[in-house]
Amino acid sequence: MTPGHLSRRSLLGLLGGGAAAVGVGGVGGAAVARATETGDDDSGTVAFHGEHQAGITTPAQDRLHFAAFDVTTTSRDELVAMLKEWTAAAEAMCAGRDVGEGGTAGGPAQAPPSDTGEAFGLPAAKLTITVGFGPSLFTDAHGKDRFGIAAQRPAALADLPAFPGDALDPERSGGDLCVQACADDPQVAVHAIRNLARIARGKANVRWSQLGFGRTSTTSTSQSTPRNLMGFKDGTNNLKLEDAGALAKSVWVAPGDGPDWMAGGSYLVARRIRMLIEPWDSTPLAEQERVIGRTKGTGAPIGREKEFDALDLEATGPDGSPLVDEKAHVRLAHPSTNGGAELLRRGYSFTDGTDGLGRLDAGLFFLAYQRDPRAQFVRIQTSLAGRHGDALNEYIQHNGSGLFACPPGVRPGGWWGEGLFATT
Ligand SMILES: C=CC1=C(C)c2cc3[nH]c(cc4nc(cc5[nH]c(cc1n2)c(C)c5CCC(=O)O)C(CCC(=O)O)=C4C)c(C)c3C=C
Ligand SMILES: [Fe+2]
Repeated sequence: MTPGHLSRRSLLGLLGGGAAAVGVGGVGGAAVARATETGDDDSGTVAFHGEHQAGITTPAQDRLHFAAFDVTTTSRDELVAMLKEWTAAAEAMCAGRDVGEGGTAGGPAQAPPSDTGEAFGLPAAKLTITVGFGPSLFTDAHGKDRFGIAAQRPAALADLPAFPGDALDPERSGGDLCVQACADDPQVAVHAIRNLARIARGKANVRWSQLGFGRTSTTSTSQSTPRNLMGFKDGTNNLKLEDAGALAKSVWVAPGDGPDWMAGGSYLVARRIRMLIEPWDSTPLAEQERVIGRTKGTGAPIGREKEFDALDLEATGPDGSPLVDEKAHVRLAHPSTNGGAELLRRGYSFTDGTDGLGRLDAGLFFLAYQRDPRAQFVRIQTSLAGRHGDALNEYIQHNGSGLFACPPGVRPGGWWGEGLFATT
């Protein structure tokens, strides 16, 4: 095995064992696929290449660093070159290798290292890096075709409408590009975004970003359901990677759905949803359960015993009133209330300190993948939003938002956006 094929951790072992003489100039060289057929292996790597991008149905890792970028270059060639460089760097980082030829400490002493170094010695930690293109990459605010790709903008990538109750901060919304980095180690996720931002310098700037912890969803039946910051199990009735039929119906863009370059891709809706933690913490248990429509302890639907017992929205109590309240979150978000619409939720909790008035700035960074946001997120959020909608609205506030078209997976030797830019 050549040094270029070594992961950060095995290389550190070699160096520590007095093997520094192997030289590290080749670290971060050609990609080595170390994945099994499941896309996941016991060395902590998730396959970078594949039909779909990793980080969508991949069992949700523990940590998130999400960033939205504004593209500052007006040169299509520079943008394409950056996307190629991003792809090579991401491929290396997801395999647990340093970015670039010299990596952390193997390059010339006179130049900045090609990798920032804080993940040197750490395993890949199941890192996945998922990229998306925002509506504003295709056309600017005046409708101008920025990079000759306006005709390739999918109809499904229509700007999200304003929903009643939205309090969106423009500085936490939008973006020409997004990168979702997920890993089981926060330092690995942060390292990924930092190195991509570094590569982007002069071509794109981070517009806004969000750190997340404690995944608030399961995307596989192999995972147990976590709890969100309201203390409720979150992700029980989520789509799961084991249900290929449901993914084909509701997550993956099919050929013929829109422009060819999006086939096999998915649309991502990101919403920063602040929880009004202090009022919530003063709310009686029965009221909290009425608001969500599930019991807090087991996560079972109200009136049932176990978490995965079916949610029966017709069931009534002894007094004839519905067991699951008319305004309960799970009723209004349920497919039967929304023409069958479903989402693959993949969100994370966040806490960003306090707001200056002693209140926690904490909540749910909601991430959801879908085949068509117009028929899915917009449909469901229309049911939930506003004073007359979801009972949960008294305790939450949406203050950031983004919509991105995530292209299909990258083939070996390919790059993010190849289908979009190479065909136009
Ligand atoms: C527009 C989509 C959704 C937003 C926004 C949203 C915000 C949000 N949700 C919770 C907590 C829970 N959500 C649960 C279920 C659930 N939520 C959505 C959609 C949105 N949630 C769906 C489609 C579902 C599934 C409904 C069903 O089919 O039963 C649950 C119950 C457990 C579960 O099934 O996951 C909880 C708890 C919060 C706190 C929140 C905003 C901060
Ligand atoms: Fe929800």
